Amino acid sequence: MMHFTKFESFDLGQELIELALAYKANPRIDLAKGQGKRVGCIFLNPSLRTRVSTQIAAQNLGMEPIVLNMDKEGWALEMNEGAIMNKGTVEHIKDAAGVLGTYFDILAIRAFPSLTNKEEDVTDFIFSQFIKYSGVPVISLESATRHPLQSLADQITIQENLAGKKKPKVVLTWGPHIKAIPHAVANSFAEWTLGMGHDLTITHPSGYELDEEFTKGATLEYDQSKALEGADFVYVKNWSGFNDYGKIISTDSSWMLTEKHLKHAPEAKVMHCLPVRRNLELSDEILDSSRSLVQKQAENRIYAAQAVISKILG
Ligand SMILES: NCCC[C@H](NC(=O)CCC(=O)O)C(=O)O
Ligand SMILES: NC(=O)OP(=O)(O)O
Repeated sequence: MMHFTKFESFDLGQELIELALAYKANPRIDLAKGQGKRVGCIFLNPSLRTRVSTQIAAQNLGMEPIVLNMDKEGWALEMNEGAIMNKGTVEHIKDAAGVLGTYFDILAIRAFPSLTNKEEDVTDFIFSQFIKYSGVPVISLESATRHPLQSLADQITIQENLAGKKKPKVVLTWGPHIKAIPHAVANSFAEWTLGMGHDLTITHPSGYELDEEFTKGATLEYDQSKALEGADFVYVKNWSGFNDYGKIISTDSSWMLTEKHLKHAPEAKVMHCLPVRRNLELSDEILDSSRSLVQKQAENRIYAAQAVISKILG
């Protein structure tokens, strides 16, 4: 495995889940593996979990992580080939990524979408510039299209909470928000859940259809209460329009999950990647109940990152 940017196969998914669970049971068992190596964690956007869990994961493998908050501490990057840089940008991505490639054994990058330029976002333009010019293995810390470390942590969490079920019913439900939010978490969750062979139902108000590249094989059910019937896992997430790109199409507060929504899903465990806006996206009632897996998902981010870094180290 050279880069870690997306779901690749059931076998690799299962291998990473098992490795992550082994690290969770014994976090420092491979302390010698990364000795003398450095991982650079480059953030073009804010983060709590990804920033800290990736550093802990690297340290558990004996590596030295260095974080650069490029959005606040780096030079303004130029992305366009052949640009005459006589405006706001100070350094070209090809120079910056090239330098970072000489400093680090592995680069980990967070680059959110603009939500205004669909073509650039769907091709992961900024993220792929780092891959192109750094010349070292790159881990996605959330790109415009995907958040694979989150999804791996989510699959670990599902596996740990299967309670004997062979084919759990997993539901991805849209939740309201006040801002235009990226598709990456929803895309990746669908991609990994389907890839790992689970039954996935997606529910959202009309107009919020996701890119079919990620949802092919899922059941689309516009009636949220029908979708939630008999669910074992309910993943709550907001996203903005994909067809009407980056737009807020609905803010319908009746979509916010409460106990009432789960009256026909007594066993359902509820998931969210965090950060979550309480009582907008998801109710206190659910988040503070025993249904909630959100803290477990966040904890598993460490072992997801550790498994991925370890696999890249070889
Ligand atoms: N890394 C996990 C989620 C990141 C991002 N959330 C946000 O932008 C929340 C912003 C806010 O609530 O103002 C998202 O949903 O894709
Ligand atoms: N879930 C997640 O990626 O959180 P952060 O944005 O805080 O890293």
